[in-house]
Amino acid sequence: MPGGNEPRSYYVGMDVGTGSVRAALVDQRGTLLAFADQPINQWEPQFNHHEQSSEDIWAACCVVSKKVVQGVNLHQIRGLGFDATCSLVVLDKQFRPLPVNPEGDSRRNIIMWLDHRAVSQVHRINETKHSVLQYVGGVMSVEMQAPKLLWLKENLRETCWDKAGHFFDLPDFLSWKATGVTARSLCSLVCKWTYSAEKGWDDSFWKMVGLEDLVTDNYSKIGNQVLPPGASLGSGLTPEAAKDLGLPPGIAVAASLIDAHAGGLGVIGADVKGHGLACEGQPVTSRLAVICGTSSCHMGISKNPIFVPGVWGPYFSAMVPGFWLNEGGQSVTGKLIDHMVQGHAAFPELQAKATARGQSVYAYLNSHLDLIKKAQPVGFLTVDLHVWPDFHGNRSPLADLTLKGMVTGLKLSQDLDDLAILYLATVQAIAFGTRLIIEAMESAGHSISTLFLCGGLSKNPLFVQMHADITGLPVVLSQEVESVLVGAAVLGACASGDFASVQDSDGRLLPLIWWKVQSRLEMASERLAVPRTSAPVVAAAQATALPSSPSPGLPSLQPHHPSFIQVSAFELCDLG
Ligand SMILES: Nc1ncnc2c1ncn2[C@@H]1O[C@H](COP(=O)(O)OP(=O)(O)O)[C@@H](O)[C@H]1O
Ligand SMILES: O=C(CO)[C@H](O)[C@H](O)COP(=O)(O)O
Repeated sequence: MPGGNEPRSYYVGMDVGTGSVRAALVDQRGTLLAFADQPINQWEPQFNHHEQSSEDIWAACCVVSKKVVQGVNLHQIRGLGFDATCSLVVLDKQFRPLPVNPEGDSRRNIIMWLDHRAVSQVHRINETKHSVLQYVGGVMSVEMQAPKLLWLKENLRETCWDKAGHFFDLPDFLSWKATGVTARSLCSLVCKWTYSAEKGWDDSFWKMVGLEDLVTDNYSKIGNQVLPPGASLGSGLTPEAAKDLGLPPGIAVAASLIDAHAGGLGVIGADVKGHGLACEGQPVTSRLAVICGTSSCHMGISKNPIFVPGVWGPYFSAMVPGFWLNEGGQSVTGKLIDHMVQGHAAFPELQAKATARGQSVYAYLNSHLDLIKKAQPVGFLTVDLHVWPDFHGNRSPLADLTLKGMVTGLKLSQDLDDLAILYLATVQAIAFGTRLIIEAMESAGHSISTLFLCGGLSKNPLFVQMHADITGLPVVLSQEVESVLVGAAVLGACASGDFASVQDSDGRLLPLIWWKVQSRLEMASERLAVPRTSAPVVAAAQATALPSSPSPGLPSLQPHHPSFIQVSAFELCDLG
């Protein structure tokens, strides 16, 4: 492992979320030196149809990559890793974008992960009760790839299905675009495509659901070469991709991870010694990583497979090698908060006041709640207003895409106080959803004592505090707020050969080894710098008592004493 006085090596991590592409430059000690982001386009041509463009996403990758390596000696860049949302990218036999819409707009060649067009297809797939469904929580989600493929075959046969040469999960599209290698990551195929790490593809599933043509082709269109995340691809970065990204040709490029899995890898093994947390000294299987962005993903690992009804998995080696993964999820969380806030009559007033104060609307709302709560705990502000958060169906644990959202307790007034309270009730409802997922995982055999949050929503202190209050579990945040990007950079570091794998021989995860030796944080440029805490912060435990259950079907809560802890740095952690 490099270190000490050796010349610096750099790795580039690239994270493609739903709303933007982010890149980071990380050195061999795990220090995040530069960060850049760039928004990406989304189209919603019909209700429940969500599309993107692979060319637009690649162009955004090129912008952020060039920004983070500005001023750096390119010869010291040794590896590149990608993570991304699991949207479906469609290319023709010459690798050109193919339209996934009846309008024939070939810019829009991605069916996004949150697209719910394939409802009839997923019902029929679930009616087969095929044994592969056991490994996705018992019920396949409309957000997975098989129903979307069937939709394309049944609805766009001539314009798309017959012409298609390659169906990629977005993380695998990116690694192909960078290297020309069509090998898929074990992570994406296992989690979204029914591939088994132990048994490979199951021909009988694809034949039973009406996609036998994929089998006849020996899976060449969806992947017949599968590599573990972090494995080096082909001859590395092609000259063409190198020119696009502003990186040196030939540097190592890794097999990718899904975004939630990169975040999970980045945070799950943190050493929290000294904070008196229940998980100190317990195996890593007592932790739940929650990656909260547009959606929230709840990643729990185990040594043996655990079958949790309505929770995806168990997936072998899909996040931490050698461990089984269960992935709970809420399809819209950040998107739901934005929807509720932006759709409210008082939003223009909120925006004007937040801008005048130089704050984000969330920071403004949080301080407004502090003002109006007076002496009572903030949670009591929603005694009469409750939200059911399944505006886009329920991913886990109810696994019911037909569910809808609900608000009860509305009044005729629509002022800023009402908006702030609705925002709070939405955040609480999302936290109750996390609690339901944890309860389902525990009923099936998981034992979870601590939450590790990352993603855009973890920058919102109210969201973090409500998760601690409502689950009754302590929440740990890493000092490095861009934990998902650290996970992506880990992949590049592994592919470069500088580190043998994402784990060392004792099973310790690379981010932990990095942070053990990290002594200080540096920034390449103030302009690109990500704000972070400069010192460890251990917030006082807040005994925020909550009103009774805000949503039908949820148990009522007793007051409890949760804690919210921010650790300063990661250290070595025994995964055993
Ligand atoms: N500084 C912030 N404070 C509060 N909430 C934030 C902040 N930044 C982002 N968010 C929330 O996080 C969500 C986006 O998270 P992000 O991880 O960027 O999403 P994605 O990976 O899906 O593109 C937004 O919908 C917003 O609600
Ligand atoms: O299904 C997924 C992970 O398994 C999606 O990639 C995820 O839910 C979307 O991620 P984000 O909210 O970060 O955009």
